[in-house]
Amino acid sequence: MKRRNTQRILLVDDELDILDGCRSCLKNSGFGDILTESDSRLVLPLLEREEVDVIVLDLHMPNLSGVDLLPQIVNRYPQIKVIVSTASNEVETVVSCMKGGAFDYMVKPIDVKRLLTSVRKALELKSLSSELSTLKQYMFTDRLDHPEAFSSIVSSNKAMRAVFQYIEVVAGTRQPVTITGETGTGKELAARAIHDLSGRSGPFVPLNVAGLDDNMFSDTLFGHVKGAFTGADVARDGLITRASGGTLFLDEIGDLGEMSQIKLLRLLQEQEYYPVGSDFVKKSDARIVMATNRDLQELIKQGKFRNDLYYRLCAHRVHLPPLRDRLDDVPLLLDHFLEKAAAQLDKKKPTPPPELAVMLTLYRFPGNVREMEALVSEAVLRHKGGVLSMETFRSAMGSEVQSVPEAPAPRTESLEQALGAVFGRFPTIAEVEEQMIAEAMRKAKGNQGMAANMLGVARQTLNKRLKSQSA
Ligand SMILES: Nc1ncnc2c1ncn2[C@@H]1O[C@H](COP(=O)(O)OP(=O)(O)OP(=O)(O)O)[C@@H](O)[C@H]1O
Repeated sequence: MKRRNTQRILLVDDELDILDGCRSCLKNSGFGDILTESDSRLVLPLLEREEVDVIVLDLHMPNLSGVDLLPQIVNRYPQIKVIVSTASNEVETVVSCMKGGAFDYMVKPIDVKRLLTSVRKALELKSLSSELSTLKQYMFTDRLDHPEAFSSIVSSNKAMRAVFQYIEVVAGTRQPVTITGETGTGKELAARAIHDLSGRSGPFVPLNVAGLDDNMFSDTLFGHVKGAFTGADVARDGLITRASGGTLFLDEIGDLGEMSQIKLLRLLQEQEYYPVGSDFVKKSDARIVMATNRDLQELIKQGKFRNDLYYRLCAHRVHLPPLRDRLDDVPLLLDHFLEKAAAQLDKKKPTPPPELAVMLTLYRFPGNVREMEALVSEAVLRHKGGVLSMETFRSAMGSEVQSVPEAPAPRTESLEQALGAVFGRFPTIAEVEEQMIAEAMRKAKGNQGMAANMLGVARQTLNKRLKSQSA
């Protein structure tokens, strides 16, 4: 059986006008993949051929009733969520269906809102349980099914690999995804990977909402009708229309104002929006991915972010660790950016000095990968030939690199105690020097150039001391 990227609904009813009505309602609300079957005897053969996530099953049908079909579906396909539809006076039948494994029930004539809510809930639950079982498999195998989707994200870090695995699991669902992480950690790259893996044929449409007031936000995202405001001479579609069948990426959502947050919540919950100046609600089938580098819980405490919106965003959350927490990526990224900058500047890829990678691991990188890319590209721009100069890196991070290993200065009265704790008594200058050299070499992972930098002595001086110590 073929695996699909979208979730599929099967409607089973012997009354064709009910099938058509329900299908139109669901289609208009953004559910794209719907099968219908009016002959209940063909349902089990259909389920052998096709993968289905939710079934809306009429209980009264000729030949094979829904009451008889339900246990067969539940036994053979326990992963499928079945919603039964029934006439109003059948409380006992409903109770026995629910006990027999039905997910929900609806009373005929079918209420559109009830149908949409129940199908939406069933699909959410179905996707959560599939995610859980896929995640369990990933936990034991450490595999990626589509490594090519992450080719633009250079990393060999374990935590990042877990992020990639999680993205593979959630990319195919309809639910929104929220990506958090400091600036420059690669959130937009992750959003693009989610889109590429989603199997959606529409485009990836990014929008940075920082600095947009509510009017700008609504107009850019939802568009406007003719005459909505002075200057609106013609109707204009918003980005949400452009993202139809694809992915809308909203960056910096922590900066959204109160009114815009309410509109975003409606879009996430109901897939509905109003173009500016219109009283007619529109539906969207765009998948929504959002990102922020701000601490949303802190914003909630300050009354700047809605609690209900936050909980809606939490369903699928991807967190990208800062570069300083994945230092094993530094040499890979250095090599990648040297190659990229050299190609962009039409230069030969420079050879970095061996101590550069170590020096980079001692820096905090507040701007994360973006900052590292900028530094490398600046260094390659200035590069004249031979070994890459460390100058660009030193001037950008020099003082901070040296401050990294510094411990807070002990208060004078405790200095003696601290020295006593390390040496067992008051040490000689030579003993302190030997200890400091050993500590600097440890922090610089054995790199003499870097250790000399920390100790504030020339490399040759350090080298001489090390030799005399070992002599
Ligand atoms: N792992 C990575 N491999 C290669 N390039 C990366 C990686 N992570 C980030 N970059 C590059 O760093 C830059 C910033 O990435 P991106 O825009 O995705 O970050 P961001 O987290 O969305 O930043 P912000 O919060 O400021 O919007 C881009 O040029 C991107 O290509």
